This record gives sequence, structure tokens and C-alpha cells, in this order.
Amino acid sequence: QTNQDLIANGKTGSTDEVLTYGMGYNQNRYSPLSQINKNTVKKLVPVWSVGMENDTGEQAQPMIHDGVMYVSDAKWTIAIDAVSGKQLWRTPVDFDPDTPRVVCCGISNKGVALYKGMVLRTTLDAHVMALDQKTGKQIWKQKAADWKQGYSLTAAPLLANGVLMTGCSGAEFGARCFIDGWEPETGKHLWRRWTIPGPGEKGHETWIPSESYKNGGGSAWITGSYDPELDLAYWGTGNAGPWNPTNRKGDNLYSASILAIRPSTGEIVWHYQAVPNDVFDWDTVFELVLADIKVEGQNRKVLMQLNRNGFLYVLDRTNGKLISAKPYEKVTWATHVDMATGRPVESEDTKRLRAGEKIEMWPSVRGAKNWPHVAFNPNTGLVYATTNHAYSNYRFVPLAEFKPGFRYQGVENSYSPINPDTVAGHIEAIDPLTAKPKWRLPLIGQVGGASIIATGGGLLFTGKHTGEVIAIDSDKGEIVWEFKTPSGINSNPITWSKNGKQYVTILSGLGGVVSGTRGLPDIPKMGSIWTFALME
Ligand SMILES: O=C(O)c1cc(C(=O)O)c2c(n1)C(=O)C(=O)c1cc(C(=O)O)[nH]c1-2
Ligand SMILES: [Ca+2]
Repeated sequence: QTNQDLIANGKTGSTDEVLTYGMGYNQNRYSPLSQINKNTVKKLVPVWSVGMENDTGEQAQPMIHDGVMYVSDAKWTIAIDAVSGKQLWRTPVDFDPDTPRVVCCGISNKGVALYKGMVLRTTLDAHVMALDQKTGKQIWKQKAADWKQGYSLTAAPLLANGVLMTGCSGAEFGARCFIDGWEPETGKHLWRRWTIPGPGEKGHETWIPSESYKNGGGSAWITGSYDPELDLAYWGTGNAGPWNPTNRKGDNLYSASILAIRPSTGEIVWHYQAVPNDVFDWDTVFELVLADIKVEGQNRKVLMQLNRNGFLYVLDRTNGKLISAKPYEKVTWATHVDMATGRPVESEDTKRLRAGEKIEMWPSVRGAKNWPHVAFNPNTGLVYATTNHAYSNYRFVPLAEFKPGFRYQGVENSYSPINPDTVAGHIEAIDPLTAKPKWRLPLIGQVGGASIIATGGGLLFTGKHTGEVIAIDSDKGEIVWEFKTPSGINSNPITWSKNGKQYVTILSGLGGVVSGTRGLPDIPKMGSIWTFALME
């Protein structure tokens, strides 16, 4: 898995390999594979399953190299023969059992990176490590931060231009976050880009008073994308900390922003802040889909994001200029995004919130979409997304004193109820420039939990909170196949091939933030991997 292999993956490379988070550096989550298609999908059956020996949740995207599948969760790194399902090795992750105290939203891990014979991963207790692909033995391990200060690492690393990039979580604990660059071969720390600039750094002046940056948040808890031609990694940052803004005035850069970063140096080449002075948990971390699309007749290199805040942003990824920002769900916190300034125009409701009143706010603080990733099919030009239809009853309450490693938020929040007949969200096909749906499949009585992949067979694969793996006709938005797994699904599916045969793999095991969602069916918590193929 050289740099060339990683660049080719998801583009011209073999569909036998899954080497990057998002099935390609562009995070399109699209595969041209078409053996499993609308006609053949009725013959799709499980071919193997492996237990994860974990009940804290499975979110990882598996990776595949040379017929071996690499899977992770917070407790394990595992290698499996991809065709037979036979386990090759299993290495436990060693962390203090108290660490889960500093995770806001589940004991999670979203996957590994593969590079030059190594499996590279992050750990819940804020370490980064490399294992040998053949044996599972540790090659190196480095501490990124002290978990007792509220830091954790849940995202898969990004290997870009020979640099291993990792993010961090902790904004709900008033941690000040960062993105790190490491030398993958040795674990040597190359650079740190604080997402919240300190004294003397550009952007620090947007924190008033100046010491407020110390609790500034700006987590980087979803893996970035990479454009090898521009040599830019795109990485989103999370909410400002604490949510209650009493002690921090100003725009609070670079919270709730999209950053274009030079992998070799960590330099920020451009930034776009979606939400100045965020008070809503509008993490702008979600997947950044890179695509080349026509905008008003012109070919543009764009970056797209369905932001948690309900707007679908399309940016020129060469320079960060805003092209479009339209709402894809019900939004009441802002009236629109001002295209001249790129800033959201806050609503009367938000003015009342800032004045201390309780408001009903759409979307809820969980977002019009949470992390489950979208797919983009370059042939249809549509984005396929799992979205949420919910509101928060939300207000600020006095901030408790800051204590490192403990919640530091200063808000009161309750969610709209979910009853068995509530339309709590949708799986939908969306035009990126209008943000309007082509079709919508309602999620009734449950929120969405899993990422989507799109295929050349005209299908989407994803999973439901209630445990079904589903295939959807991507033109009509109809479920055409399903299989019930033992637990709920909130993970990252992949499709791949070996010896001319197409497979779909997905993890089951309820975890993450949906595991704590009230009003939903009581789902057993148990991790397992499932691989499907057509019955001969
Ligand atoms: O700001 C942060 O540091 C941070 C981190 C994480 C995380 O690492 O899982 C989540 C969130 N925020 C968050 O707001 C959120 O809704 C969320 C959901 C999940 C999940 O795994 O289901 N993680 C996180
Ligand atoms: Ca957050």
C-alpha cells in the first residue's frame, strides 16, 4: 500500500482492494461493481460472520488488502481472510477502563488505515499506533494527548502523501483540539495543527477574551478527504467549546470550519467557517465529498458537505469559495446563508436563544444528519444520505466551573419524541446544488444509523438501527432486499471483489450516539461482521 496504491484506490485501482476511508480519497463511497444489481440482489446471502467479542458498538469501515480484511473497534484490531471469514489474528487494545468517562457519544472506533505492511489506528485513550499486517504485533505506539484532560481518538487516520494524519475528540469536555501529522514508518511526531489557534497564531483574535481559546473545542472526529493533485487534505472541525457562549465572544476560529491542510507541513491553506460563534454543537466534521461537477455550465472541482446544521455546502475545493448552501432538512436556527459573506443569518429564534430563552430548534443538536456518511454517485450526480427529522428544546444554563476531563457545556436540551409512528428521518437522494430530494424513504420510529454506499449495480447498501442490512434501488428509493443481523447497525459498509465475485461487508453492533437514543426499540448489543455474496 504505497502512496500510488492509495491514490488509485476507488479510482482506477482494483475493486479487490479497499485501502481508504470512504472507498477512495474522495470519500464518494461509490463502487462500479455491478454483479450484485437490481436483478440479482434477491440471491444475496450471508457467506460468513465473525463475532467481535465486544458490546460497546461497531462503527468501523473494514479495509481490504491482498485478500485480508482488517477491522477495528475500541477494544480490538482483527485480521480475517476476506473470502473464507477465517480469523488470522486478533490484538486487544490496551486502555484504562476509566477512559469511557471522557467520550461524549459512545465507545467508538471508525476504522484503520493501511500503509506499507502496517495497520495504523487510533485508540480511545488518545494514542496512535501501528501493527504489523502479518502478525498483529505492535510496531510503535505514541501518545497524542492525555485522556484525563478530556481527549479521545475515535476517527480512522488518513494517510496522505506519506503522512499519517489523526484528529481528536473532546469539545464536549472543553478540550482544545488538534490535527496531528506522524511519520507512519516510525511514529515520529511531525507537526500539530491546533484547530483552535493560541496566542500569536492567526485566528486567535477571534477568541474574546483571549484566554477563552483554552476550552475552545474544534474536535476533528471524522476522517478527512484528500486530493492528490492539489496535495490538500480536507478536514472538518467540530463545535466550539463550551456550547454556552457566555465566556467566549467572536467568531471562534477554526471551530465549525472546513480546513484545507497541506499534509507535509500541517499548514492551513484555506478555511471556510460554516458557523461563526457556534452555540448549537454544529460540528462541521462530517465527510467531505470531493467531486468534479458542472456548476452553471462550468466544470468545477468541488467539495460537498451535508452539515449537521441542515445546510448542504458546496465549495470550490481549490480555494474554499462558497458555491452553494441550501437547506436539505427543516432549519429554524438560521434563515439562510448569505452568499456574499458565506455566513449564516441567524433567525429570530436564535436571537431569543442567545438572549437566554428556551427555543424549539430545528434540526436538533444531533443534527439534520449525524456522522453516518453519504454516498455520491458520479454518474447520477446525486448524494444519497441518511437524514434526521427532529428538533431540540434548547436553552443555556449557567456554566459549572471547568474541570479537565468532565463535561463542560452549560446547556439544557431535550429531543422531540420518537413514537412507533414518528417519521424520525429519511434515507434520500439529493441534488447537491438545489439540496432538493429526488426521492425520500421515511425512517419510521427510528433514527438512521449507518453510512451508505452506492454501486454500479444501481443499488445502495446501508443498515438500520433495528439491525437490518438493506439494499435500496437507487433510482426509486425502494428497499429491494434485507437481512436482519443480531444487533443494531451504525457502521460503514463496503463492497469489494475477489476472483471475479462481488461481496458486501458491514458490521452490526449498536453503539455511538444512537445507542442512547430514547424511545427506540431495545436492541441487543453485540458486535459481529457480516459478509454477503450471491448464491451460486
Ligand atoms: O465534538 C466532539 O468531540 C464529538 C466527538 C464525537 C465522537 O468522537 O464520537 C461525537 C460528537 N462530538 C457529537 O457531537 C456527536 O453527535 C457524535 C455522535 C457520535 C457517534 O459515534 O455516534 N460521535 C459523536
Ligand atoms: Ca460535538
